[in-house]
Amino acid sequence: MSAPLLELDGVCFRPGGRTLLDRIDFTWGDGSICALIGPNGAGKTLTLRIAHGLLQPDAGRVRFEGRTPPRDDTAFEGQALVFQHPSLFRGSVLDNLMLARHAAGLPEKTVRAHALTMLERVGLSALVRAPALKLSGGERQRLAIARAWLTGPRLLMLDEPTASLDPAARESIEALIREIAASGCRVLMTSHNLGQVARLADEVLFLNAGRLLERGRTGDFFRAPRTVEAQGFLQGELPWQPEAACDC
Ligand SMILES: Nc1ncnc2c1ncn2[C@@H]1O[C@H](COP(=O)(O)OP(=O)(O)OP(=O)(O)O)[C@@H](O)[C@H]1O
Repeated sequence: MSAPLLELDGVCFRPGGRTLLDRIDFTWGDGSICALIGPNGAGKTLTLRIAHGLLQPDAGRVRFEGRTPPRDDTAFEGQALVFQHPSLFRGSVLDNLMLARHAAGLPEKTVRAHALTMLERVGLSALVRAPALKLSGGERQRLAIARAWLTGPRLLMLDEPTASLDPAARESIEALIREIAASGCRVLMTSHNLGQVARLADEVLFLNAGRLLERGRTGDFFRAPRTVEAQGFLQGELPWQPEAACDC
């Protein structure tokens, strides 16, 4: 039997004795898109960084496809992480994509062909030569996701991929996330947009004050959160209507 995609086993993070993540246990099941949600400061980004291998837990263990991180603070091969505010390089949209692929040591021509195909896929073909730093928020996010996807990850982690985007840009990122998942790459994402979580995720992880309090199918979680913390969290997001947003 093959190893689970991702396992967090008793993961704790306690810099300077302050407990920020407290015994996180999680084994990826059969979901395609998993959403990590919780209030500000709950530890969502930290969890992604630790799962990616960029930070070492103070206790516990992370495994990706059965492997521990290659060495201290080095990301797992086969994963990609897109930060909430991805940094792009000066240069064109195409330059930004090609840099990602060059790292894989492929010939220039192949890299270019892959990058152009990817730009087409994410709807940025018209902006191939545009300066990356002049892109709109939604375009920047699409480029950052494209750059990560181009590396061929089996797990793509997205930290707040649509924060501060307008509804049209948000919708185009959601469509892209669906396409990535449909291509077979699993997605672990954080989001404060609960409607988005209901639309996209198969599974929800609810983190509060560094503890993983709930885990469940998305529809079950929204219909009947078990902990008072999750109930309170959902009630704090009242403008969102679960029946309208969730068909899961
Ligand atoms: N490398 C680090 N070293 C020490 N403390 C950190 C580190 N990274 C984050 N923190 C602290 O850990 C806590 C959780 O941060 P994190 O960014 O994971 O929260 P979050 O759930 O992603 O919040 P938000 O929804 O606001 O983005 C915060 O108090 C933050 O200041």
